[in-house]
Amino acid sequence: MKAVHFGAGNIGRGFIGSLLYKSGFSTTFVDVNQEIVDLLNEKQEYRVVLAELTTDEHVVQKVKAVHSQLHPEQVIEEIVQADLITTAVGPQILPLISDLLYQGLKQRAVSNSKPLAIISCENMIGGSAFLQEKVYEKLQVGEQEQFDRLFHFPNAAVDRIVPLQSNADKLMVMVEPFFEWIVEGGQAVDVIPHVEGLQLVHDLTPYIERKLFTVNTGHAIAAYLGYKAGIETINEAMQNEEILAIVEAALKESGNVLIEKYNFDENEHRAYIAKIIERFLNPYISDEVTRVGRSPLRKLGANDRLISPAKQYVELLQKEPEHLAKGIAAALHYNYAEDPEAVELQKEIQTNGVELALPKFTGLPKESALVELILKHYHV
Ligand SMILES: NC(=O)C1=CN([C@@H]2O[C@H](COP(=O)(O)OP(=O)(O)OC[C@H]3O[C@@H](n4cnc5c(N)ncnc54)[C@H](O)[C@@H]3O)[C@@H](O)[C@H]2O)C=CC1
Ligand SMILES: O=P(O)(O)OC[C@H]1O[C@](O)(CO)[C@@H](O)[C@@H]1O
Repeated sequence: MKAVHFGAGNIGRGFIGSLLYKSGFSTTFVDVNQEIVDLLNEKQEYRVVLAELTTDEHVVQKVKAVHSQLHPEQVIEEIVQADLITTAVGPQILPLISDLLYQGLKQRAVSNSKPLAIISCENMIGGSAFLQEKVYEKLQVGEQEQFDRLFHFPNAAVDRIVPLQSNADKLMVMVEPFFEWIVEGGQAVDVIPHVEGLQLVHDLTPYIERKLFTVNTGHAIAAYLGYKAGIETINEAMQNEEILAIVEAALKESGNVLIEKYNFDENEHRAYIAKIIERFLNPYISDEVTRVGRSPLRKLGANDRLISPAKQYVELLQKEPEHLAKGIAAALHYNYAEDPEAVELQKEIQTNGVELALPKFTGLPKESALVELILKHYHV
């Protein structure tokens, strides 16, 4: 079995590539990082180390890589022969890979009639559907029927904390032991090959919202409050009593939305939150607040981890999400100079004021109780 995976980064190598290897796949990574591409082709294997007391490790083999800008024709050839395509490049990169993916799928349709699943493993709702939309924008007259028949883009939720790596061995990835990869089977259920650890579900929505509005909401709030307090890592941030209390209370708020919306068992959800807090406190992981807080404009988006649960809290529970609002206010203060989105956010705030920047980036109505609440905490 052959897999093509776009993005040989932390999640690509440390999570998806590892499970693909365990499931018997040979994987071709597609990336634009020359050093990683060269190393993968030279070594044809890499180590994945678990961040825990025993630092258990395993070697991922049967891997190679292609630089997509230098050798697009090789990527197309790999797509023609693939049994599965996956991505972990970041939501903002999906439009950039869509043209090459389109070229590969178009070429594949000429000689290979085997249906194929393309699964985006990004932190976003509807990642594969978004990639499909970008690929479909390239379709020429008469191609859609064939693409609809042959290619499926099932949405997925992926959960594993893989921090930035600074290992002497540049291919090695240190990952937390926990992982979860959930894919919406739908019409693609028979097209998705067996992958160890990949869980198929009928409806992904509760799973992706549970993950995004718990792991990612809590993580982002810890990152922004930590950054504001001059703290460098998530682990240290979570040891700060005030930050821990806000993260826990914010997750109780987002949890109440999820329990109300999906009828989750309250005790089970509390246990899920507790497990996540424990993961944030993993002493064997040093995860920088600037990684977890990266791209604040994306994270302040209407459907993302901060605004969406806060909005739903107001709509569904008719109450004020006091602690989610504190997290959002901290995000508005995020001014890390090496993050282009943080620079843009601060520029907008300085130029037009936070009162206009907040509705602009979040889509929240300017005259709303939620905006007022966030601004109250912003100005504290
Ligand atoms: N790191 C983590 O703990 C988790 C990350 N994710 C998601 O996984 C995705 C990737 O995140 P990371 O692995 O952390 O980032 P990363 O930066 O380590 O990896 C991204 C990779 O994509 C490559 N890339 C960039 N442009 C490309 C292009 N045009 N074509 C092919 N490859 C390209 C980069 O060179 C890099 O190797 C993101 O959507 C993130 O939200 C999801 C769950 C956990
Ligand atoms: O990858 P993003 O969406 O920028 O956000 C970082 C988040 O993703 C993760 O890497 C994994 O879910 C978390 O560590 C963190 O909440």
